[in-house]
Amino acid sequence: MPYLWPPPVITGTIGGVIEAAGLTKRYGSTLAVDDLSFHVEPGRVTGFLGPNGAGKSTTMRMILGLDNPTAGDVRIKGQHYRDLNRPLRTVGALLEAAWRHPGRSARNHLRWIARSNEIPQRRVDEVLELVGLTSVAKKKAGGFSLGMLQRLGIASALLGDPEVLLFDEPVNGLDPEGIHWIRQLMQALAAEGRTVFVSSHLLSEMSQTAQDLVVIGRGKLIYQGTTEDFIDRATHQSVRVRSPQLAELREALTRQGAQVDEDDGTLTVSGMDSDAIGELAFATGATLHELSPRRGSLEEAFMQLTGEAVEYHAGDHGAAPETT
Ligand SMILES: Nc1ncnc2c1ncn2[C@@H]1O[C@H](COP(=O)(O)OP(=O)(O)OP(=O)(O)O)[C@@H](O)[C@H]1O
Repeated sequence: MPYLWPPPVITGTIGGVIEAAGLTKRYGSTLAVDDLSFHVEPGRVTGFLGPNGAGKSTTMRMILGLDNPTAGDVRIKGQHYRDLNRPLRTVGALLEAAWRHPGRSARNHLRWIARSNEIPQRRVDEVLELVGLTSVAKKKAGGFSLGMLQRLGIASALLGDPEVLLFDEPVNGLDPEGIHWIRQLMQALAAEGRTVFVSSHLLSEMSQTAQDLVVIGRGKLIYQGTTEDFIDRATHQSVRVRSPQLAELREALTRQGAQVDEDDGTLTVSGMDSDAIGELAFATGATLHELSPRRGSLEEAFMQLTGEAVEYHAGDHGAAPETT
């Protein structure tokens, strides 16, 4: 594998590889990050989820020592970023695709970073290959599309073969093929034992990419845990039921304490699972034409949980969060 240089040393860690404790950032009257504590584990993709303005980029910048916390602390493998011995070999980050040297070729850009970080030049061609930019390595990056710039940004993040990778909104502006590629890459990096922390406001994207989530709303922690638990806990499960004996079935379900909504010949039942509904239908003598459990989406879970957070902090900040 080209990006196994040098072989990653995955040391056992107590707690997370990234640990934030009481992390707080205030810009004037804006509390961008508010007493945030979370941990990020190795070998998994952890999604950092929150609506626009929730404080994700500010948190990322504090992890990377680009901004100082007003209070609290964040460490990588027990150290502050600024104290890491060779930071690019420990942490690789993609913060934005803004290109500041339009006249420089992709290869020369990476060579420059490699040289200033004592990374062997051969690694430049390895990462170019890895991100699929070999054929355009000599072209000036000023003419690159957003997707190509994202790939170049990822190439520089991977240059030092770091154990920890931070990606801030990596799929922004990418086409479906680019999104698929980044998703696969993040999962492959995590499967190698690396720590992958990726922010997004695209909730459905995260549900397909991340095993774990750190969810924030208005700078505060809303949830930390697995993506699966987040959806299970926060979403309302229901079962869609169709039957020629709809009225009888509806009555039986209500008698058992289920909540039943009827719309266009279909029942939406909550408070009872599909096994119980099937058995009740059988006992009632109702034929079933459909019995389909419906799991809530990550969007629903997010709305429910951030909705509460927004209500609770309604006086602190401005507009309601966007949820795309
Ligand atoms: N340098 C700054 N000066 C003043 N306010 C800032 C600064 N950086 C961020 N903020 C404010 O802090 C809050 C959090 O912003 P941040 O960019 O961290 O959120 P985000 O979750 O990354 O959102 P987005 O997805 O839109 O980038 C916002 O209200 C933002 O306006």
